[in-house]
Amino acid sequence: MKKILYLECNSGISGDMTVGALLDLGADREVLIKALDSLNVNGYHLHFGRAKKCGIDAFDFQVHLEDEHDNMSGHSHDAEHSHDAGHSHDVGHSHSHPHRNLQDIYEIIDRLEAGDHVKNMAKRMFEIVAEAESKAHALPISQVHFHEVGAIDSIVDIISAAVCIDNLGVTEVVVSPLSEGFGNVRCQHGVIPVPVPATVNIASQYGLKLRFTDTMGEMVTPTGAAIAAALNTRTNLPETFRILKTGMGAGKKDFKHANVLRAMILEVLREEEPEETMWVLEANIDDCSGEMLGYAMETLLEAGAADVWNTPIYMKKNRPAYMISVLCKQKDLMTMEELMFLQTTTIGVRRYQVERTILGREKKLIKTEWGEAEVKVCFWKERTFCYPEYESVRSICKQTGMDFQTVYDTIRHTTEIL
Ligand SMILES: O=C([S-])c1cc(C(=O)S)c[n+]([C@@H]2O[C@H](COP(=O)(O)O)[C@@H](O)[C@H]2O)c1
Ligand code: NI
Repeated sequence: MKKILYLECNSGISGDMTVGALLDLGADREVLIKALDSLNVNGYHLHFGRAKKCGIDAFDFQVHLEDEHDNMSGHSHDAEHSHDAGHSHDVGHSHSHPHRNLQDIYEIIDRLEAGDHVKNMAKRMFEIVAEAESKAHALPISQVHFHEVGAIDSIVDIISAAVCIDNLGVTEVVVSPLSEGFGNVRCQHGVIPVPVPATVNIASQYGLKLRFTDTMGEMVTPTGAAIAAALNTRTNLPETFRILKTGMGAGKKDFKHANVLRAMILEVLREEEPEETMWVLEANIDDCSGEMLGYAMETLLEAGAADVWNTPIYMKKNRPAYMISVLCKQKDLMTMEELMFLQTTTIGVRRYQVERTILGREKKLIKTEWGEAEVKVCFWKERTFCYPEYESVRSICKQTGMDFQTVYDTIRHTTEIL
């Protein structure tokens, strides 16, 4: 069963709203606390509480910074604790914090006790902010020194988002258009227009849709936009779905509408089969060796061809020859044509467009009696097909001496997905 995380950003998106929504969806708080402890970062504590936004109950995740002179380790406690959970910090203006660059942040992330994919996800989010900052201030990425985002709360927000996403086990994420307000906002740089330049850069670079509203104030922060850009794996919701869970993450500001980020876990019931326009490039070749054709196929596939095949033919003057065919995306057309001229002896290439329908698919790991194996799960109408990946079958056969058919059939009929 395919599960999709849907982020409904009708009141924009920020780091703390995202973490709140994911915790409300059921991400494990203890796992998060343990992961954050492994960073060994001092000077903050966490608040896990509830807030009412226009009467709507939402998870309120807050990172409270402690005084610079207070060198306590990061710790967490519940909102019921006597500490005042209701206030929020004006991040980045009233007190100073270290200005870290991307490398410093990567070093902190490397201390995280979590899988590499969680660390890479968090690094990707920071990299997206760094690119956007670099563009906004016309500075090379190496010289971008984070201000707000270098503060502990942003590090905690981004890493928490990555840990919670991993904990929820979602593989695909759809992000709705991001509603944004208008006016100006005061930050470390001074008073800047909403949407702030870093947010605009992220939205334009990663194709996030912004929806402007008549609400005064900033609803999409650069951190929120970077999280959305890094997580967004598909553009559309499935044709029909069932909502398995909903989570609400509270924003810190109050607007005339409920300042919440709503997250949903959706079970796909019916998936539209995407239609794509592809290209086929072809050449009939009678003077190319088998070795050369083999190498051409290898380089074309490495350069992004969707498929390459050679068909034995008889061509003009009754010559035995081969037709080489290359299937590729429009964006790869020129690269493929150049490789055909460079890596074969052809002096002409035909090309035509083809339409294709492809099934939605996901790669999954299956637990077998011989260890893990990779499978492709494909979705067609109400049916699901599971196809073992050749390399997994091959390596199990080599390790165990079993025959291909037995291993293939066993993987195909194993239901336990990791
Ligand atoms: O680098 C960062 S995060 C940043 C860049 C900009 C620019 O547009 S340039 C603006 N800000 C403002 O700081 C606060 C906090 O942002 P977070 O993403 O850290 O929550 C917010 O008002 C941003 O607009 C930050
Ligand atoms: Ni600050």
